[in-house]
Amino acid sequence: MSIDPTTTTAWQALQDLADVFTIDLREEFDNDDNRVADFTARASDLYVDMSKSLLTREVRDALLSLAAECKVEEYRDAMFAGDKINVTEGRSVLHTALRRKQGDTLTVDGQDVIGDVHAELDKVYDFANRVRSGQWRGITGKPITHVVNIGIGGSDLGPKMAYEALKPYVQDGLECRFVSNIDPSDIYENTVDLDAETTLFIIASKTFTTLETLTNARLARTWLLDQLRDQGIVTEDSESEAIAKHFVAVSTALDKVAEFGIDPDNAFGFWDWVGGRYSVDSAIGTSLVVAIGPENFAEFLAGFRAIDEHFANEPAEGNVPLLLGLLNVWYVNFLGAESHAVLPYVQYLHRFPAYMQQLTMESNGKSVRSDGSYTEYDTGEIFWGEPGTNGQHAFYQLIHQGTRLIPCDFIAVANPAHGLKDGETDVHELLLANFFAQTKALAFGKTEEEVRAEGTEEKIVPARIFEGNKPSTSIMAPELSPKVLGELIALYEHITFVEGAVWGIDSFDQWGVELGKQLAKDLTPAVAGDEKALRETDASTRALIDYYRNERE
Ligand SMILES: O=P(O)(O)OC[C@H]1O[C@H](O)[C@H](O)[C@@H](O)[C@@H]1O
Repeated sequence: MSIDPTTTTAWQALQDLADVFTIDLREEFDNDDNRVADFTARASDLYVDMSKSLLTREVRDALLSLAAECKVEEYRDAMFAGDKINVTEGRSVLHTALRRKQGDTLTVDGQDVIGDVHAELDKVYDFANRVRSGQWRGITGKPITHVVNIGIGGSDLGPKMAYEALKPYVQDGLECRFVSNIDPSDIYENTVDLDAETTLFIIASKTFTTLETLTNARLARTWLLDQLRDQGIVTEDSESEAIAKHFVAVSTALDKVAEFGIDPDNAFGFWDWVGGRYSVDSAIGTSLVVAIGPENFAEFLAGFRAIDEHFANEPAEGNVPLLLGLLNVWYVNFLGAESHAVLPYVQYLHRFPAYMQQLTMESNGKSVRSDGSYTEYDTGEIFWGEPGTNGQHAFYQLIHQGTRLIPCDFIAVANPAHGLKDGETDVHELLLANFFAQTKALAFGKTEEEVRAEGTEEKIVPARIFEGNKPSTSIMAPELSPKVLGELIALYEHITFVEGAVWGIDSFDQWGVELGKQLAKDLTPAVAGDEKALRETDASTRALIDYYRNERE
């Protein structure tokens, strides 16, 4: 039975607090010298300032009581131990095992999970070293210069986001590309300028059944063989050799990989206890390992591990993922927030918000609890964002002066990857000044008196007032290293976990993606012109397909 959080004493206490809740962050800062220290915590390399949140100590205490009543810590321990907490799929949830140290032990269903993880990791490392050193060669004996990862969802967003984030660590002469969309323009644009002789495809799919990935994998195979045939390099007899040298796969379904024609020796596995959106640190990250090398990847894993250990062991009062997850619950269920902005002031993190969307929204976009009963409270806020300062010139207007409550996470690092100067000015400092200015403007605003005191024309005074008390959390780290990136990802994984645990939902299934997949399959014949299939569908869909068929040249 999942706990209905609304039946807890803490929920009622929070509701009572929310009913009369007001906060003036200016006053809080003026009257409370300890606010910053008290609402700031560290987790490994991450410095997390929650002082500009809509939090009082009373609310925080009530939130911690809510976590206790909802047994969040027990549930966390069950996850780490490998209990089958993904109840609708009957699976353990063990992405944390992917980053445990060699020599640790964890036995699940009689299997040494950590031993398996390291055996597979060694295979991936060995493969990556061979590609990086030029020992792995294409069919004509040339080393690989381009790696194309074909995958979608968790088999794309994580590796791509991390590759973009860690560009400064990518080996010279190697480039990774990522093809995900079934829109054929995606694979076209990503292969049009490539030389088949020096291109290696990684087909990444947990299930190895995903329509987009298998279609793109077949298109890639055709592209490769056509190019090599046209150049007289490959004949029918040497096709399988070409595939072996230019295709590897990552999957939990190694039998399906073999069916596709990829040599099982060139396949890397993982396990059904790793959810797709939690898989960047499994063999799904193979393209990243090739790009940044095993040593950097090991550092990336160390970052995850540091936050896992913090989440598992830090007492509740200083446990950052726990506090941030609970803070989100406060915003969603008691203050009515519907969305949450993630704003990295690090250009290399430009895909981080997109990655976060799958992590958070596929995990917590649920309206039934694990036992099948309906949630009669909101779950799963909408995560969105863009890097700063770009967003400032686009949507920040709504955050500052709109009618909605949008909690924001600002992320920045002290040391830039490229310390460029504009004359005497360190440009990274301009970036950081913007970060600090935004969180300050959101929290403290600008009063009517202040606007007037600037000599503002009376009729536009209201338009120039900033209410303030717009919440933000600031997350800083020394630099965007592989370790820090691992820490950031693990932080949000566990924030997501905490929210799901309070809401009593299964954050590890994703049944909501199935219906559309099934209908797409059913509609394919109608789109292709099958009259009977067309007649069987609804009037709107039929009209759309008619429009398509009439317009298509
Ligand atoms: O890795 P695959 O099995 O190809 O799945 C790719 C993605 O598609 C599914 O529809 C799920 O929504 C995602 O969680 C998953 O990451």
